[in-house]
Amino acid sequence: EEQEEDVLRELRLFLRNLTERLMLDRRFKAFTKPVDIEEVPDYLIVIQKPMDLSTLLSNIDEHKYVTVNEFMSDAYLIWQNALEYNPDRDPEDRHIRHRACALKDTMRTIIRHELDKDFQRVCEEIRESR
Ligand SMILES: COC(=O)N1C[C@@H]2C[C@@H]3O[C@]2(Cc2nccnc23)C1
Repeated sequence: EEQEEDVLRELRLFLRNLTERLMLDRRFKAFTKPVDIEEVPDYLIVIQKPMDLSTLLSNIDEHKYVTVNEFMSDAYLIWQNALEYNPDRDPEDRHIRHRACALKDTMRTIIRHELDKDFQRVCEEIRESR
């Protein structure tokens, strides 16, 4: 009902604000747009489910996420994909893995500090009711 749409609207505002803050962080520049398949032709052979911060934003606007956990499942793909595609000991791989870990930890910490637990539970109850 209307109150549920008010809750989901507030969830979208929180997730947009979180995602936009991450996009502004220079450490996370490699994660702001999809990996360029022209530049990296084998990327889609190695990575089944590409994800990036601009795609998360589009998903939010398309009302894809009813709970924070659904958003985090997609957001985790950014971190998992970076570890999977860049596994080697060379400095470039180590840099992007380090930044992917920082992205994941930053996201988890912002959510833990800034999203009310009762609010998350209401979102989960809406998901279970649909
Ligand atoms: C999230 O970003 C990534 O996983 N990657 C992996 C690719 C390998 C390396 O860095 C990336 C883009 C790129 N383009 C040209 C030449 N080499 C590269 C970004």
